[in-house]
Formats: sequence, structure tokens, C-alpha cells
Amino acid sequence: MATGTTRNKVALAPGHSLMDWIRLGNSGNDLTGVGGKILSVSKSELAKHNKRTDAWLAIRGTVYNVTQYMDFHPGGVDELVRGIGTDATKLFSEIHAWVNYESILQKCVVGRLVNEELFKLPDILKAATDVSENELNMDWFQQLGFLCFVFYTKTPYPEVSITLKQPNQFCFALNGKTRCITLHKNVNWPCVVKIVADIGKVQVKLIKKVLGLWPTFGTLTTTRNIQIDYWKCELLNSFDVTPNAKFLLFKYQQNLYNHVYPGRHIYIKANVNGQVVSRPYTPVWPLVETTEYGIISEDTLCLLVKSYPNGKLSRHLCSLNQGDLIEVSRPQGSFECWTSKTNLILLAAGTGITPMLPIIWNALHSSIKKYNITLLYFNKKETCIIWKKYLDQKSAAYSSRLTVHYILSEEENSMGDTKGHIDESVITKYFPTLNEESLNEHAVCVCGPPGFNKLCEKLIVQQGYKKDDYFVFG
Ligand code: HEM
Repeated sequence: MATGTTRNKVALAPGHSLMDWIRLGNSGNDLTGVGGKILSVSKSELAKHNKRTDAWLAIRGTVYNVTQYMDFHPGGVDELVRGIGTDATKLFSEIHAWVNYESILQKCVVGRLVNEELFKLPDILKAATDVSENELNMDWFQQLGFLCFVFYTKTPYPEVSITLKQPNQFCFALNGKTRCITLHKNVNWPCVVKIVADIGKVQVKLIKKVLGLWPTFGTLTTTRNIQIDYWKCELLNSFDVTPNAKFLLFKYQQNLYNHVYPGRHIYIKANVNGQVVSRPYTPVWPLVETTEYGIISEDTLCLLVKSYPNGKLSRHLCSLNQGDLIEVSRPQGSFECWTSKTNLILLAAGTGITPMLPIIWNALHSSIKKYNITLLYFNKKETCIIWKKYLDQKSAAYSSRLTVHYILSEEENSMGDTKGHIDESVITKYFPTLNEESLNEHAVCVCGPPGFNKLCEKLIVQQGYKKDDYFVFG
């Protein structure tokens, strides 16, 4: 793995082991330095906290105060200092993506890293937009059979998880802040959730157990900050998709809806032969329309996993039996659908199709605009193509908006597309010729093995795409 540094663990001073750190976290000392409030932090605010004695850094959208952690960092103070005052996601992942920073730094959360634009707003609007405010911006309405809550988080891509703790106790965590409502009467699970990501509107529909109009929705009972790291999930069902890839359906043990945006991922953690292993996976929700797997309910976690001969976790997942447990983290990642673009070009190789499926689904069903999508899907043989039937059905149903080209490297291509690998000729053949204006309308996503990703990035940069116009899943 490229680290850009000589990787060496340092000898920590006595009293600075992980156990000591956990003890400090549980001591009641405020490690956040901001009194435990959840703040909205701009990049320029973050940059001010760049000293050893006042050190903040951001990882995957969350800002942490690491001042107290300095002497506990196994890589040493000087290494940790390299990340302070910045969004250290890339640096952190390059060195030790496997480190469970969320758990280690759970008592150090300062807030969320937010777009600079927010801070250019007049103060009056800024105050209304600040996620730290306690006030809840909420509407509700009902019909005989259901009631519906609408939350306005005022932050794009809000973090959303929803649980039904009791038939009449409904809790929702928005951007890390949890609130509970004791409902007037009982409701069923699962709920139906709709999120308008770019304006931060969240709508939750709860189905009443008994038909009737309620005089009130109930009472808002608690306001707490609960930082949950991992939830337990049990395997409901598994299906073979190709000879070495499976479609796995999991149910959260509690009644939980954990919203993962298209292109974002969760960490899966499992105990494999006595060792805890954790890796990122992109859920392939929502494939709710596919009938060959039965009806998939909204709160199901759907994973597509390829079993690699040396892949500890992938082999473990593919060998799970019904009822076996795994642990699943909160959503992570920084991918945002480009609402300013209209044409998406997706380059996927093998299981690199996983993040593309929700992106395609979302783009085809967007209520905001009509996206056009071109998918170039690279595989060795036709039998390796994952969900070809599904992709073909979608491209037939949306023929003017979704075009799929299958590119095979190891056999003749009966589908009429190129035989070969990703190279300049493939790009020239399938990419539209762009001028400066039409370039602004296009965005490219890439997902495959590291060599594929690197080559694609080189080729799309050659085509004139700028950093903001493409995203490489790695
Ligand atoms: C962003 C700037 C950071 C840099 C440049 C950095 C660098 C390093 C380096 C060079 C090592 C030694 C790697 C080895 O030889 O195994 C290390 C280890 C470690 N770092 Fe960091 N680190 C950073 C941030 C963090 C943060 C924020 C955390 C906290 C959660 C953290 C937790 C750890 C842990 C737990 C290890 C030991 C890993 C192991 O034993 O496998 N680091 N770090």
C-alpha cells in the first residue's frame, strides 16, 4: 500500500496505551474542547486548529479534536500533526484505512465538515442553517392509515438512521443527533423513507397498526447524542449471482433503517477465526424491483460480494448461513451525485459494478432531472457479467437514457461491443466528443481494481475532465 511515509509505530510513553485512552474517554473530561456540542465546521475554521495544542482534523465528513489523542497515537505525534487543520481522509486512508477511528475518537467529535458556501450566507440564514441548533424543524400530517413526519435538516446529504424501538417509540438520528417520539398509538415496521438529498429533506411514513385519526402524533421525549459505531445484522438469504459472487440480504437486528446514499459505503465487521476483520462495502440497494429475489423491504441491507481466494472477509461473507451475524457501521464516503451535470459516464470492471447500480437507479428515478447514463462494463467473459439481465431490462425500459456496453477481454463479444481492455481506443469509441460547454454537462465515475482505476483516471484526464468532473471509487 502506498503510504508516502516510512511507516513505523513509536514507543508510547507509559500511561498512553489504548486502554489508558479509553479510560480517559470515560473519565468525563471534555475531549472535544467545545463542550460536546455538534458544530458545523467550515474548511477555513478547521484550518485554524492546526497546532499540537489545538488540533482538529476531519475524516469522512466528521471533525475531531485530536489534541488529547496526540500522545496516544501509535504512529507518533509528528505523523498525526501532518493531518491537523485539514480534511485528512485521504492521508488517513492511505496509511491505515482499517483503523477504527470512529470508535477511538468517539469522545472527540467536534461536528461535521460543511460546505464553505454556508458561511458566506448572511448571519440570519447561517443561524437557521446551523446543524448545531437544538430546535427541530419538523412537520407532520396523517391519514387514516398512516402518519408522516417531514424533517428539514438544512444540510445536503444528511446522515439519517431511523429505529422503531417499541411499537409506539420511534427514534430518528439526523446528522448524529438522536430524538425519540412516543407515538400516540402503535405503528408497523418497516417505515417508508424518502430523502431529498441536496436540500436535506427527510420524509418518514409510518403505517398505523389500527386505522383512525390521532388527535396528536404523540410527544417528543428525548434529545440525546448517541454515537453508534456498529449495528448487528443477520443474514436473511443469499443467492448465487455468478460462480464466485453472491447477493446477500441482511436484516438489522433492531428495527433500523440505515440510509446509505448511492455511491457511499459502510464498513462490515466480522469475527473470522477469532480475528476481527473489517472492510468497506457499497450496498446495492435499491434493487427492490427485481422479482427473482422476492420482495425486498426498505430496511434490508443488500450486498453483492465476490469471494476472493485470499479475501478473509469476502470468503467469510459468502459462507454465512441464514441467521449468522455481522456488524455494520454508519455510512461513510464523500460521493455526491452531481446535480449540476446531466450526462453520467460510468466505467466499471467486475464487482466494480456495485456502486454503479444505486447510481444508475437513482439517476433514472430522480425527481430533480432526467439524467442520461452510459455504462461501460468490463469483464473477462460473458458469464462473469453481474446482473446482465437486470441491466438489459433497465436499458430496454429507459432506452433513450441508459446505454450499456459490455466489453469482454477473454472471449469474442456476441453483444456487438469491443473485445479488449480499457484503453484510449475504447474511450474514443464510447465517450462523446466534447467541447468546453458540453464538458460541463458530463461526469465520469470509475470503479474496478486499482490498475483499472489508475488507467481510467489517466485516460479521462486526457479527455479534458477536471478533478470535479470525475470520481474514482477506491
Ligand atoms: C491523518 C494523519 C495520520 C497520519 C499521518 C498517521 C500515521 C500513522 C503511522 C505512520 C502509523 C504507523 C503505521 C504502522 O507502522 O503500522 C500509524 C499508526 C496508527 N494510527 Fe495513525 N496517522 C494519522 C491519523 C490517525 C488517527 C486520526 C488515528 C485515530 C483514530 C490514528 C490511529 C492509529 C492507530 C490505531 C495506529 C496503529 C495501527 C496498527 O497497529 O495497525 N491515526 N499512524
